[in-house]
Amino acid sequence: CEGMGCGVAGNGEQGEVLGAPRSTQTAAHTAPTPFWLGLTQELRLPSGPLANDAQSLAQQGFEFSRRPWSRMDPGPSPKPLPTPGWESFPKQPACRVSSGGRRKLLRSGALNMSLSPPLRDLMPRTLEGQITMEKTPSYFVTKEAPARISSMSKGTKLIVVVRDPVTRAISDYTQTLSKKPDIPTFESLTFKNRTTGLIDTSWSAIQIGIYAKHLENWLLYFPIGQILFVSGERLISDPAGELGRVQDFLGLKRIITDKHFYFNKTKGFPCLKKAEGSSKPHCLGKTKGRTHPDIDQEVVQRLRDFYRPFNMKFYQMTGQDFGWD
Ligand SMILES: Nc1ncnc2c1ncn2[C@@H]1O[C@H](COP(=O)(O)OS(=O)(=O)O)[C@@H](OP(=O)(O)O)[C@H]1O
Repeated sequence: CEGMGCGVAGNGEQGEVLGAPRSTQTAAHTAPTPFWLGLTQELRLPSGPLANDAQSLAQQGFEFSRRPWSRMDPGPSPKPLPTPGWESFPKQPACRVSSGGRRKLLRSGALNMSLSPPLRDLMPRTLEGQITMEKTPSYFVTKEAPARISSMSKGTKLIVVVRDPVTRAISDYTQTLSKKPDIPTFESLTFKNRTTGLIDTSWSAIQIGIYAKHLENWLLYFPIGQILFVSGERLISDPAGELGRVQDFLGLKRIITDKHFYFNKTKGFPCLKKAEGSSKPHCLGKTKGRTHPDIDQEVVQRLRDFYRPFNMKFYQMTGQDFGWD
């Protein structure tokens, strides 16, 4: 998340997928608040962004971004909710902590959460007729996140984008490498002891991909039916199909379909035929879809073997075979 601030959801009554025509966006029925989790990216914050004040989040590398809210302007029809009281959740202010301008095929939004007043002041109000979505990849692996989000709103819908953990680790490494070209090789970071083949599970690039382990933590607080697992691979091979599942999950009419995408040969990925608010095509930026370095195939194989039992467990838990083996 690629799928990918803090954030949620509007009023929990009606929602829209940002980027599609507003008039056709409202959900037909009451939809719990969604919470977008992307999991194809590195863990940027060891302690997760669920800190309780703006300063602490900023110190951890999060930006507070006001500008992106323009994407979430409701237009003339939806009315802002009255300024909410602190106790009146779910109508408390939403917050957004940008994780660096990341975006995916769905636009991200904000999460209503219990936060201290300084951060609350930075947040936009939740508006009627919107589902506000938020995407922070690190939440999925942040121990405290499930309890905190559950105590905020048990009905929060969770969306997790997962991809082959081996490719995910390499992608993660590639991203770090682009910022810090001097880091050790992927191969050397992978092992605690290369001779014995002992994997270094404390390396976040490896650790994040043990999805079954992280999911166990969420299942203590959320029923599995409240979590949608989006395949990162299918998001590339069949973006409309995968987003169809997302729209269904959120109780939205299927607005985004095949006709919204084309395959861009230069980029090597699907792109939008028309960007939001524009008539021009739009692909994700240069930081998405980077060429990965060549990794020693023995190391790749060792990682495949390492992840296999965790993947199997994850398939069992989710009832979906992601086809990573
Ligand atoms: N349409 C489209 N265009 C470009 N890239 C796409 C697309 N769909 C999925 N992907 C894959 O998304 C990967 C990057 O996701 P991130 O996790 O970095 O994104 S984010 O953090 O959620 O914003 C990125 O991983 P890398 O290839 O390693 O860069 C892509 O493989």
